Amino acid sequence: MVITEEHDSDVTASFELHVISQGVGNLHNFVSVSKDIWPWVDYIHIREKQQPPEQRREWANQLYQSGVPSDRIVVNGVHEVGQGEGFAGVHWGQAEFSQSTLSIGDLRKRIRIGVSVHSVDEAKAAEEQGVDYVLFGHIYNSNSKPGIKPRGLKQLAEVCATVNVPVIAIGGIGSEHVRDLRSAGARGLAVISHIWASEHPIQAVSALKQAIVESEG
Ligand SMILES: Cc1nc(C(=O)O)sc1CCOP(=O)(O)O
Repeated sequence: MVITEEHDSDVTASFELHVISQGVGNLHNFVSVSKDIWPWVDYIHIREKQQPPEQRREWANQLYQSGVPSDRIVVNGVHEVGQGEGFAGVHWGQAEFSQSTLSIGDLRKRIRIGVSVHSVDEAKAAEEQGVDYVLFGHIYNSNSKPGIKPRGLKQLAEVCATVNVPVIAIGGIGSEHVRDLRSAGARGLAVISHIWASEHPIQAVSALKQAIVESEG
């Protein structure tokens, strides 16, 4: 099956596709690409850790106003818990999660929460706190994580076999990895460079979604 930009963008797949922002320095580009790619994507994360929380919230609002449905938008950061309401959820880095005194159990009644993890133990701790999903990586070499050895498919499989919450794989991922990630037990994948470093981000997303759909079943 060929997924074109005009057609078939509403195909559903049980394997989640997360697209994470990077260097929204060029906000216009981020918003204009996002409003075209969202039909293929389960979640678009506003990461931008170096920016203040209100800035991330502002960008989430701009995505929404440009036509991206609110239930596809995830805002990163512990400070967005209140503000994230009305969007799909919030995502916390490991440091925020392990240092936070907030009770996820209570927050989850109001909002979906995901946490980044880098080991089986971190994944178990996140699950015990009641998070909705974990993001595990980085799986492959990634320019976004220079100088840090990738954790690989074997560790991914260990994490997937240990926790019951969905494990979303991240780090150096492209269309060619979808089947291996699924075989390891991942329930989705997340990408930065594959989209934002591409000269043709819309084609990159549709090809990724096509690989996911073709790997179903
Ligand atoms: C944001 C992020 N978190 C990771 C983790 O391991 O927690 S790896 C990563 C970068 C992923 O970027 P790319 O798709 O460009 O490799």
